[in-house]
Amino acid sequence: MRYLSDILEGVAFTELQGSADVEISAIVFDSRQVVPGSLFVALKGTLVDGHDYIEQAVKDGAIAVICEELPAHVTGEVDFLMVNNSAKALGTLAANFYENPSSNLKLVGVTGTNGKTTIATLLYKLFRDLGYKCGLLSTVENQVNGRVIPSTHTTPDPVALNKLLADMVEEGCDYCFMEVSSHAIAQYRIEGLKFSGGIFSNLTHDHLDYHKTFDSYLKAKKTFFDNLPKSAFALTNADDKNGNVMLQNTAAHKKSYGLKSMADYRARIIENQFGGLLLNIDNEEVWFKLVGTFNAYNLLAVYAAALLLEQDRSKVLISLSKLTGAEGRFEYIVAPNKVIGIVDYAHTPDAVQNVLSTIHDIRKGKEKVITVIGCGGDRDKTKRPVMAKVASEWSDKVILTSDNPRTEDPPQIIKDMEAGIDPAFKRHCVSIADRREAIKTACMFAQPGDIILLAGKGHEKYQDINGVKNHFDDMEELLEQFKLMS
Ligand SMILES: CC(=O)N[C@H]1[C@@H](OP(=O)(O)OP(=O)(O)OC[C@H]2O[C@@H](n3ccc(=O)[nH]c3=O)[C@H](O)[C@@H]2O)O[C@H](CO)[C@@H](O)[C@@H]1O[C@H](C)C(=O)N[C@@H](C)C(=O)N[C@H](CCC(=O)O)C(=O)O
Ligand SMILES: Nc1ncnc2c1ncn2[C@@H]1O[C@H](COP(=O)(O)OP(=O)(O)OP(=O)(O)O)[C@@H](O)[C@H]1O
Ligand SMILES: N[C@H](CCC[C@H](N)C(=O)O)C(=O)O
Ligand SMILES: [Mg+2]
Repeated sequence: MRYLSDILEGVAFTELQGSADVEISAIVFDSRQVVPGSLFVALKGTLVDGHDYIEQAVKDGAIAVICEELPAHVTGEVDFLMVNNSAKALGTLAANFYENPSSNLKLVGVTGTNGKTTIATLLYKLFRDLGYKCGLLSTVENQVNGRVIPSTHTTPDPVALNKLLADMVEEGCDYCFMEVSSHAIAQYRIEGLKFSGGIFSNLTHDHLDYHKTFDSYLKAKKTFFDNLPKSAFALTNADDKNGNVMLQNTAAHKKSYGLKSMADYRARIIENQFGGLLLNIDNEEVWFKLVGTFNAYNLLAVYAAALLLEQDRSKVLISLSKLTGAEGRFEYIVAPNKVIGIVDYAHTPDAVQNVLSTIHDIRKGKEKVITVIGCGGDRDKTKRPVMAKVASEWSDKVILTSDNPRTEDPPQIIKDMEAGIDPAFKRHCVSIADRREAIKTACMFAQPGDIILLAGKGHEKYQDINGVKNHFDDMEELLEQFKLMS
């Protein structure tokens, strides 16, 4: 139990009604989660305004409220704290409530359009292998030194986030590696956290439904670096067009990595094949298990961050060379008849292009590439035609299908995708809304040696249709079909 007055440090409030001398049992920002003794934080959302639920929250037992506007009438003895930005206040309050766990860990955040999960997961695996106790916050799962806690978001809400960090401190963790999504930055989910380092992977098209323009998407990512403390490192991708922009206004220690440009940490690809990558990394040749140019960037970012965290260079390289990537990222299996199936989480135009160009680079001859791909419903519509265009131009056959239609009509999402395909490539594209049927068809088309790419769902174990998450697993489907091939 904490007193409201104990958790106000750093909260810029404009008015306090009450004494703040009340015991808080929990911090809640959804009235439906209120328990007696809660502090209710009213947030203005994209669908509704949390301020409209203050009265309900108080009825259900909230004893203090943080808000931007006072409600017209509320009955009951409640403390009110007025702030200019409730979401920002929530971050600080949550950190204070859990006794600022990020100050008792070395916390490293990874941001960028693609590669966050891969980089954060590799860092987590690497530092555990080097003998440290660690935590991980990622799209696939959260982990407290080996204990798995399912994740609901790429970056959890501030209360869940600080609770997880507090669990890590309790377990004696030295490090936490976390993904920092652009939504999380814009919604102040990371407010009040103390970072030891920040890593930027790349910036390409995604989430324009939420950020509206590429420029405001870029600004959201940059804010993360703008707010890093002087004691932290800020590591950027020198080969990305916006890599240097990210570090323009940071107080942190600036460092860079790159395969092409001048950078503090450099690598060169010597071999890139299904078996893995041979890199010349800071003048040493090392084989890694991960595949593809994009993973050369991820590995280099991890290597650089580990050195910035003062780890021994050769121990880092030995350990990194043994590691596999994150679940559902370029995972492949081979059928008895030698058809290769790859499950990958590519869900942006750039990721689709990267994964397909990697397949082209590493295939041995003229094996055909068959891509099964869909686009998420209730998400950025403008990436749909571009993803389909890229898939059609880089594959011998494309099956357009569904990927979490959510509340949208699957055939309509597919139509949005079809609109991006050049007439010259239409011939080798078919549309099958049922993802299971689409995968089955791809397997029927495939000849020995051909490569099937199932894009977009990666580790996901569901298909979200109208708010219901029906069990669906691309790898499971592929294994099922491959059993039938001989
Ligand atoms: C677009 C978006 O980010 N939405 C998030 C946002 O919801 P919202 O603003 O729409 O909330 P709202 O429904 O309008 O409600 C406003 C407020 O009123 C409250 N409320 C609402 C109803 C009620 O009865 N009582 C009540 O108190 C709500 O709890 C909320 O505090 O705030 C909610 C609470 O924090 C989040 O759960 C929700 O995430 C939704 C589920 C989501 O899908 N987010 C995705 C897009 C997301 O965040 N993705 C990123 C990264 C993706 C990537 O990896 O590339 C992530 O970090 O996972
Ligand atoms: N460094 C990279 N550059 C470009 N594409 C990448 C990179 N790393 C991975 N990818 C591609 O992007 C997909 C998603 O990778 P990953 O899950 O690591 O990214 P993420 O940033 O965590 O995505 P999300 O925004 O969904 O959390 C991979 O399956 C792969 O196709
Ligand atoms: N974290 C990303 C993942 C998208 C994955 C894809 N399977 C989809 O549902 O669109 C998002 O929420 O935009
Ligand atoms: Mg991720």
